[in-house]
Amino acid sequence: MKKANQNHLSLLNTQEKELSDLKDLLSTTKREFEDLQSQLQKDLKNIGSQVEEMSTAAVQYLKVAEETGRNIRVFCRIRHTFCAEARNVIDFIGEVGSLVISDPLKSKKDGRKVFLFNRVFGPSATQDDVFNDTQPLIRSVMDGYNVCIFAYGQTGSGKTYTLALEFSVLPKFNFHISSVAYGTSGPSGGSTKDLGINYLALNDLFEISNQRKDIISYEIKFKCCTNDNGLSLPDASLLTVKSTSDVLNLMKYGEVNRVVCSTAINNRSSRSHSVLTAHVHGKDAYGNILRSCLHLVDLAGSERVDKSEVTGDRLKEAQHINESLSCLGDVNTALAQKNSHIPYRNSKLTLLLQDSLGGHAKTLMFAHVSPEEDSFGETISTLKFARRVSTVELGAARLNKESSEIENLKKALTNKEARSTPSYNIKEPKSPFGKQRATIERTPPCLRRLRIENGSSTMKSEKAMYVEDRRGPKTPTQTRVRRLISEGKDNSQIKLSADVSKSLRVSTVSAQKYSQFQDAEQFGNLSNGSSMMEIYHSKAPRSPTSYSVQKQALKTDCRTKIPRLLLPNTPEPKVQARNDIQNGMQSVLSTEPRTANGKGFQIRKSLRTTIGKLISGSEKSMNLQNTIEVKSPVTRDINDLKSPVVAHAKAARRESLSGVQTADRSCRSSLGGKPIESSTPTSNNRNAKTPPPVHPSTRATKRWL
Ligand SMILES: Nc1ncnc2c1ncn2[C@@H]1O[C@H](COP(=O)(O)OP(=O)(O)OP(=O)(O)O)[C@@H](O)[C@H]1O
Repeated sequence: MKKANQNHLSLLNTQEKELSDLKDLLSTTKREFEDLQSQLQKDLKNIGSQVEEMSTAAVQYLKVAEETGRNIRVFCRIRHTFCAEARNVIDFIGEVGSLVISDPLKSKKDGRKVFLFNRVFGPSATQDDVFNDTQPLIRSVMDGYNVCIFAYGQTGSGKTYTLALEFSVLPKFNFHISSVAYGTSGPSGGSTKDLGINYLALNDLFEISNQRKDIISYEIKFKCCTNDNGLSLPDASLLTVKSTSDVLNLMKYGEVNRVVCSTAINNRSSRSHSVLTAHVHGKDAYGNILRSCLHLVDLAGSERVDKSEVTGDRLKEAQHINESLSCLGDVNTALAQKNSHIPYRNSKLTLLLQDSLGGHAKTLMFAHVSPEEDSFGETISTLKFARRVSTVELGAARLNKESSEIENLKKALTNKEARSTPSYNIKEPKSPFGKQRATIERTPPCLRRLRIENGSSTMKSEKAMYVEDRRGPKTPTQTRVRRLISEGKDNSQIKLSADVSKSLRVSTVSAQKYSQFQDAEQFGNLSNGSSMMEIYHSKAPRSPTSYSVQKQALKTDCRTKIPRLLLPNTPEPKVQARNDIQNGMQSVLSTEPRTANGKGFQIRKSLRTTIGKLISGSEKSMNLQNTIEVKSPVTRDINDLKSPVVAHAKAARRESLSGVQTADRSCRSSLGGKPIESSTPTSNNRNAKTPPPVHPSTRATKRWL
């Protein structure tokens, strides 16, 4: 019994010892754990300060780049998390533009990524904080720089909130994204502190405009989706505005075109890109001019299609959005790699932003990210996209300012251009009839043939025409001379025909050059065709009113092309022509596109003037007798052209020139229109040089233009 007790006691002692050993081990482990923990905290602190150090250096580099105007600036904005329980993947937001994000599926050590931008705004940043850093850019618009601000990020990340122009008070519309839409809305509900960059920027523009009004007078216009290179979208219009509230009123119409709909992520998601463009035009007392524009672009959400869980039309829409954003990515990659070819033309979006992404503009990108764990994939992709954008080197931002001296030089050059055009040599009044002849408008001879020739030649580009002009053997004139010779025409006819053709060609080439000046002078684009009109009219003595009306009317249609203008083939009554001018004025006021009739009239009129003068010159040089009745320029008006007396005289002159009897004087449009009075065409009148006269009884309805 005693022995058994002793054994039991020694076992207890052993266990007690083991227990105390375990206690020691536990306390050692605990100590070690505490040491490790404190070490880890120290390490984390070190990492934080290292990241901060790195980012300070990097941001300094970015600032230098920014000051030299080379890089696209990138601001990152992180919105607050919508779900309190959701894990936040943003680990660290540095003060100087750094951001640490961790992958929720990896360990802290492996899953961390650091990004550096020009600025990072955390969830607590206010709209004013964001605007304070953006304001210098807005101000430089008023100094003559082009500026583009665009917001990128997945749906619901806060793009529209940042750019908010106003609170959403408008109904929601659905649409299919096929083009860039006009308008930017803001957060629903909210207060003035929620108003974003667009609103604050516009306020700033108008404020600066008022502050500087004694020194420089500004005109601010808003345009829907077009740039100076001529990318125009349907229904785009340019309207002058005086205040932010004017813009807001405009937006109410624009908003109709912007569609929002509910997706799995954002219940008020913008399903289109939205572009708001302000055009600024300033002129000081010395005549110096500055022009600039501000693009404010709220891109549609960049999330993967499956993420928004949309179907049907919304799915197509999302695919379109992704396509244009992927084109934007391609452009940025090409720019960052300094490729020789930048694929701007792959989407309307990149075409629209071409000047801002690769030109001499100042560009700012807002990269928007959502902090929630389930948005990690989109967040990383947005941050990578933004990082690539931040490496794009822009050319140094360029000031769009023209001194009055440059303007004067341009005008002088334009005048010189006009003087050097050969068709004006015939204005020199060397014979007693010279002056009168130069001012008389005549029905152009051989116009039907001219029309055909010009129709074909102007189908080519003007550059091609210019090249052709320099290549002797291929000029249309010479081709035509050869054809006339082969048709057995006499020398006088051939020379006259060659003169007319040459004049038309030279005028077209001059117009091309002239239009380059026009491009620099105007917001809208002028086609070469309309420039040609201006060249013609600048040479002819005209009333200033009619000239400006025509000039303005022509500006309104940038699709005008020379071939189309030379082709109108039905005679138009005078009343209609007047209406055209009125329509032109109307269209200038209403900014509606011009109708073809008005342009046809202008072109015919200018052609008539020029070719009429050419005939006078040619006749003069050929010493030909003509029987035309010369009327006083004072009494002359457009009706003279329709006078049967004059028309008969013209026909007689034509016959004397061509030696062709025009027995059948049917009513054919001088520009090649079909006969309007039934008459059998003969082989003779097919070659007629001038249109036959109109019988007085038909004058009211059938006129030569
Ligand atoms: N910084 C912020 N502070 C307060 N609310 C915010 C902030 N950012 C976003 N929100 C809110 O988050 C919601 C989604 O934001 P918003 O509509 O701007 O996203 P979005 O990126 O424009 O989305 P989508 O591409 O679908 O149009 C809105 O209700 C908005 O008010």
